[in-house]
Amino acid sequence: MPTKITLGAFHTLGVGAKWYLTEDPMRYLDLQHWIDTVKGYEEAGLDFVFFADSYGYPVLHDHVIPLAVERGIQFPAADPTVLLTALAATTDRIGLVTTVSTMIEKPQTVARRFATLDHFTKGRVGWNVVTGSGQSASALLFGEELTAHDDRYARAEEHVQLSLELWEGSWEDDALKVDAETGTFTDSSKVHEVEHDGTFFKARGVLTVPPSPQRTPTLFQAGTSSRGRQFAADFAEAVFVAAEPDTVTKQIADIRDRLEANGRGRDAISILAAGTFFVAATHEEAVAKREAAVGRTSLEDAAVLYAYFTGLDLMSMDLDKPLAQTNSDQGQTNIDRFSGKDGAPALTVRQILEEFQRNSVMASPFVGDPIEVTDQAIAYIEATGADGFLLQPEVAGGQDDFLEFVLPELRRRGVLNESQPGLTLREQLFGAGNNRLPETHPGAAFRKNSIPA
Ligand SMILES: Cc1cc2nc3c(=O)[nH]c(=O)nc-3n(C[C@H](O)[C@H](O)[C@H](O)COP(=O)(O)O)c2cc1C
Repeated sequence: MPTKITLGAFHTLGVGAKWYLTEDPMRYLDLQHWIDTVKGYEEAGLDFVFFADSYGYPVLHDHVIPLAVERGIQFPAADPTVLLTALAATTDRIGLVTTVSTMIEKPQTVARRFATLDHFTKGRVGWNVVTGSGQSASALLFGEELTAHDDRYARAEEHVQLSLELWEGSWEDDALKVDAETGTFTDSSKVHEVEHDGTFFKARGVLTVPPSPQRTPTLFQAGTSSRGRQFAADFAEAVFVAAEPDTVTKQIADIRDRLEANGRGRDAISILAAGTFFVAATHEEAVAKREAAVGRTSLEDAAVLYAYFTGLDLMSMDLDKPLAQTNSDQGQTNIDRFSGKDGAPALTVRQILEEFQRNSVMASPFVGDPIEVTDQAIAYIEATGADGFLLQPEVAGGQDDFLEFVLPELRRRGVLNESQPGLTLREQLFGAGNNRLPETHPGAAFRKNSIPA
C-alpha cells in the first residue's frame, strides 16, 4: 500500500452519458459551474481534477453515427484547455490536468501552451498524453488517413521527446535576468536552439516561454494496451487505469516491471484507478442509488459507445460468439479487455454489450455504506498496488457521495495524501522538493546546466 492515497476527480467538457437523468444537462458549458465544482474539490482536499478530451466522436464506415448525435453519446464536447486558465485564477492548490492528443497538434504548440499554463497555475498543471480515442473521427475531421495504432505511439514518443527538449533544454535555469539597470532581459548564452530532425517532426528554434515552476508539466498517460504501457514506463509520471481488479493488478505489475527495466524505479509512476462510488448511510440506500443510476442505455447505445473506443461494429457481429475481430487501429484496450488476453475469459459480443450498458469503460462500482466502501477502497489499493483513485462522475452520487461519506472516513484513518498549499502538482504526487522531473526521467538528459532541481 502506498504511504498515502492520491485522489483526483474525472470530468469531460462534454455532455454526460446519462444527461437525461440530470437537472441541467447544459451546465457543462457554464464556466461558473466548473469554477464552483473545482473550488469544492479543492476545499474537500482532492489532489487534482482531470478533464479528459478528444476531437473524436463515434464513427462507423467513415461517417458520424446518427444515434450518437441523437442520443448525446460521446458527443458533443468543448475544449478543456480553455477552461484551465479560469481554474488557475480561482484555485490555489489543486492540480489541474487535461488531455491533449499527440496526433493533432505539434509539440511546439503543445509545449508552449503547457508552459504558459504552468506559469498561470504556479506549477499545478498536468498533461495527459494520449494517442487519442475516437481516432477515426478526428482523422476524418482533419482530412487525414487513420494512423495505425502502434505508429500513433511512435509519433507520441517523438512528440514527447521534442516537447521535453523544448521544456528542459531551451532555457538554462538562470537564463532570465530581467535587469533594468543593464537592460538585459535574458542572458543569450543560456538560451539554446533545439534542433530536431525526426520521422514525424522537425524543429530548429527555442521555446519562447521562460522557465516555469515544473518546466515539464506533470506527465499523465491513459492507454493500457501493451504499447501504451511501454510508453507509460518510458515517459509517464501518472497513469490512469480502468478495469476489474485482477486485470488492474496485472497491468500495474507490468508497468512497474517496465519502469524498473528502464532504470526509473518501480514507484516513479503514480497509478490511479478509475473508481465509481455509490455510497449512502445504509447499504440498502447505496444499492438503490446504483439502481437509479443504471440509466436507459440500450444495447444499440452501448454498441455506439463501443465503436467510439474500438472502431468495431458489434451490431454486425454474431451476438453469441466472441469478438470476430481482435485488432483495431482505433483503440486496443477495450478489445484486449474482453478477448481472453491475460488469462481473463473471452466474452461473447452480447456479454460485452451488456457490460458496456452497465459500466461502459469503467470497472464495476464500489457500493455500500461509508465503512464498507472505505474498507473496499483500502483493500483495493492494497490488492492492486494502485496509488489512488480517479473518481468518476455519476448522476446519482458518484463523486459527491465519495466526498460526503468516504473522504472523511479515509481522512480519519490517516491514509490520505492531503493536498498541500504552495506545492507543484509533481510535488503533490511525489513529495515536497520534487518540482522538476527526476534525473532518472529521459527529459532530464535535455538539461543544458547542472543546477539541481
Ligand atoms: C481514466 C481514463 C481516462 C482517459 N482519458 C482519455 C482522454 O482524455 N482522451 C483520450 O483520447 N483517451 C483517453 N483515455 C484512453 C483511451 O481510452 C484509449 O485507451 C487510448 O487513447 C488508446 O490507447 P490504447 O490503444 O493504448 O488503449 C483514457 C483512459 C482512461 C482509463
